[in-house]
Amino acid sequence: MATNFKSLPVIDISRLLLKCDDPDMAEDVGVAEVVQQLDKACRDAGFFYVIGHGISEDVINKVREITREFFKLPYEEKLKIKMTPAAGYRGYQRIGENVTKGIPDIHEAIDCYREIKQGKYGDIGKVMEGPNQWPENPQEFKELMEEYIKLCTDLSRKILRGISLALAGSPYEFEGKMAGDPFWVMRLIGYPGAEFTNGQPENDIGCGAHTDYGLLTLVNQDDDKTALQVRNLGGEWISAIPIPGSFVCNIGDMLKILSNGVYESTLHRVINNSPQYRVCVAFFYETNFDAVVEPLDICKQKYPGGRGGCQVFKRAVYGEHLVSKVQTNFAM
Ligand SMILES: N=C(N)NCCCC[C@H](N)C(=O)O
Ligand SMILES: O=C(O)CCC(=O)C(=O)O
Ligand SMILES: [Fe+2]
Repeated sequence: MATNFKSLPVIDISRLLLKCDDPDMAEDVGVAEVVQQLDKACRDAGFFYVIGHGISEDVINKVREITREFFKLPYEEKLKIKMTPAAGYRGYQRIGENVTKGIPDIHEAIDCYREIKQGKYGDIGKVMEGPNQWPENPQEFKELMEEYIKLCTDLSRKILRGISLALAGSPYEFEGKMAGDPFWVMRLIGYPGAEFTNGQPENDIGCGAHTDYGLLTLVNQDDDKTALQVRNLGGEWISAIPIPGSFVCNIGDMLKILSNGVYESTLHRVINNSPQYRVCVAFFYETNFDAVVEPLDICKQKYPGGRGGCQVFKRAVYGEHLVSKVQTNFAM
């Protein structure tokens, strides 16, 4: 349930990070202030910027630059890591291959997923099995991305401790059997620059309106192009104007269910109006692959049906949700 927000809040989480591993974190005044800001942002917009997160701007920028270099390679070179169903939907997809609500998206991407050991999740996991496909060029690609994945995983877990405190009063609702063995997804995305006719950009849809699937997304976007748009309650599209060194952070479908609709997985889309190629690296922190996700008891009691209705949000198995999305995204 979003509001008519006109901009996205900026949250400095440094005081949360300081106390995150302290069992008494809930009593800390600094933590409490961050938790209150997270709660408000998750209710009002489902989107916020995170600063003071401790990941160096240098690493954040390098990850985008090496991604840009990959997309500059000749098409044949990129096809060496082509995404196919047989490769567990991991690898490179050309412009227009990803589909949102039936319409091809004007972006190219490399999709990576946490590795799934053969047979680990039985039939549901089967379609996503396979090793990630990393390019040989640029060199250091894999090493840098693996380091980045570690940093993002750790940061997401910490932000979720704050969100857990906000929702349930305990920091650990998104650990253990819910997300103690978290799945993750990373999409390295490139959006071609807009073509102009009579001075007007063509407005190609880089990525159609969608919600994200899991718990929390960390978006690392180019500093000099405004393209990501977030829909408010009135249906207006609000731009996520880049803030260098920050992550744009948003709520996914699993956190919407867990919160019983108090937190929204907000619709968003991408339109690159700039003449320049835009790069974005989106990291999706998810529940355990086989987690059965349903509203937390406390959210059922405190907010029956979110902030209005009387219905309780339906349960979902995360892995099934992901697989159904992936299979419709790549109707090949
Ligand atoms: N793993 C995530 N969240 N990927 C987001 C991709 C969004 C577009 C996709 N075609 C869709 O329709 O969902
Ligand atoms: O490019 C962006 O800024 C966001 C991409 C996105 O929303 C996604 O891949 O889920
Ligand atoms: Fe998204």
